[in-house]
Amino acid sequence: MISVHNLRVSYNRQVVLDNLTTTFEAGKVHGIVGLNGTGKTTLLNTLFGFIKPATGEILYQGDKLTKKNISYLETTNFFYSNITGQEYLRLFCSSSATYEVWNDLFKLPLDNLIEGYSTGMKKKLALLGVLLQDKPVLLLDEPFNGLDLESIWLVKRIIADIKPSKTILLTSHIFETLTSTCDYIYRLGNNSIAHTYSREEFGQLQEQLYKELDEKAGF
Ligand SMILES: Nc1ncnc2c1ncn2[C@@H]1O[C@H](COP(=O)(O)OP(=O)(O)OP(=O)(O)O)[C@@H](O)[C@H]1O
Repeated sequence: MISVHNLRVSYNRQVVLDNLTTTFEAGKVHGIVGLNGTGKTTLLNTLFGFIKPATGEILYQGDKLTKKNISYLETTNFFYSNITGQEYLRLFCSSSATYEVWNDLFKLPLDNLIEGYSTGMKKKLALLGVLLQDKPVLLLDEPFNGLDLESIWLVKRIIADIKPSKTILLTSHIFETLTSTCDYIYRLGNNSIAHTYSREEFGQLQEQLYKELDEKAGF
């Protein structure tokens, strides 16, 4: 379990997260939802350790959460363009047998240079790298972004398959991908987690979100 206590994160004078306290149970998938700029990526960056919070404590199974327990799929993936997919994956795993098993599903042209990959192919390659690290905590920032229908289905299946041995946090702007993969959805708002929704409450969350958007737009 990941426990977050009294987290406060700001950029210069802009407070993005404040007094954020929550827990993320192991063996579950936790979705973070919120409008643009509410702090989803900031939260993941802080959990990973890219950002040092002004206050707060982040524990994993009672000890400080550190990078060695986490693999992080960032929204934007960075690759050296002049290496092949295979060379990239070797950074995470020396045995080609292991990534070939995964790639039977992803079907990436691993012998080709990454610079020739499409956006969705790059996303899948980054995801393969994350899976190969085999860490207990996965932070997935918009893992479905740029994927085609078949790949979205595949990533959902993989998440469902690995989740018993992981603690998975993910963000997505596609509401259906959250409701179909997550056990809990955390709504970010007012610099903190405004509410946590369990599966039975996902319908209620969707209604609330659409109602608020209607009101905001004056419909
Ligand atoms: N490096 C940075 N320096 C200054 N401000 C930043 C930085 N990164 C993010 N912010 C600001 O912090 C706030 C939260 O940004 P963040 O990227 O965490 O939001 P988000 O919920 O992930 O957004 P999106 O849905 O657009 O991905 C925004 O107001 C953003 O402008």
